[in-house]
Amino acid sequence: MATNVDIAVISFEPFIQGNDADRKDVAKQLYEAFSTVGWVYLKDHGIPQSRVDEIFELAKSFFELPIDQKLTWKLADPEVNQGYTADGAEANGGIDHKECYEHRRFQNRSCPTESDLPDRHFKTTLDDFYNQCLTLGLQVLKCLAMAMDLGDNFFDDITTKADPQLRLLHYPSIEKRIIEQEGHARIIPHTDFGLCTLLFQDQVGGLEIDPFHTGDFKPAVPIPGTVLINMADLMQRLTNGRCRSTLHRVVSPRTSGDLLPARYSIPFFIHPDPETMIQPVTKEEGEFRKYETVNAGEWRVMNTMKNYRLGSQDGVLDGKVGLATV
Ligand SMILES: O=C(O)CCC(=O)C(=O)O
Ligand SMILES: [Fe+2]
Repeated sequence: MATNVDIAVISFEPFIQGNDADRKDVAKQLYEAFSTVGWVYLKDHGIPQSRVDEIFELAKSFFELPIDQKLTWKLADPEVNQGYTADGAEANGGIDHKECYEHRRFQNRSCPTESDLPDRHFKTTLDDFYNQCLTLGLQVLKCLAMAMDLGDNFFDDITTKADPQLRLLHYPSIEKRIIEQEGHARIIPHTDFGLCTLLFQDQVGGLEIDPFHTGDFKPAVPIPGTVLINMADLMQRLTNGRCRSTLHRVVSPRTSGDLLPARYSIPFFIHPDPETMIQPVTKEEGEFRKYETVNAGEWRVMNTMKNYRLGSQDGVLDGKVGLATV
């Protein structure tokens, strides 16, 4: 049986509560993880588990709505990238078995109202959770900036107007033989393409990571009370390859029977202000820049569009190409 991928479990409390030496120590641990496997499990991160559980319940009630109703909030514009995407409508050169809902800070035109999900307060609850994720994400970026001597406010300065993406993900219960067909998965191998991602997962399992891109995917098992954080493509470019954006996928949990239970996860994808130019930061005399400078806004739209193409029949988004997702 495959062993689990070796991802450090790091307490964030000394960064939030501690003194300078404590903060530096957390920064060092984070950088060590981000520059090797590219992922950490963060614990004591300040978002209570009860709140995370509440958001999973909210996601469940949303996905239980009839498909026709969910389609009224259909994601229709990759530039905005907000709303509902049905099972089969998105993957990247393979076939994913998932449905999702994207929530943004500034643009939420395709969002359920109070009467759609009575008592859930969908928008206000998600807005609130979004802000908690944004605060945590920016603290993690501050910690990384400290480790890399970029100046403590480096990431604050490029995220003042940032509009990250909170995604509710549902992988419906499915027969194992379907997702184990060639080219199928719950989500096929990809890297994320923003700066970094916070990922909350339920207890079902199936997330796997290929840390050194050798094809050897290993489980990243759920650890209650933690949030996974991974580096994404823009961060790899910005740090001239020092921080690593690594391949991951969601497949059958290694211990599953013939019928996989439904799985839920909640990623939060952090992207910088759209006008930011991402130029690799070099640290050594004569260091060669491994990546071209890119505009963050164009990068995001270009990569989002790779996930979709405009369907010919009804003008909706469907289909996909490429490797990276969000
Ligand atoms: O569901 C998961 O655990 C991973 C989701 C993911 O990788 C993504 O949405 O980019
Ligand atoms: Fe991902």
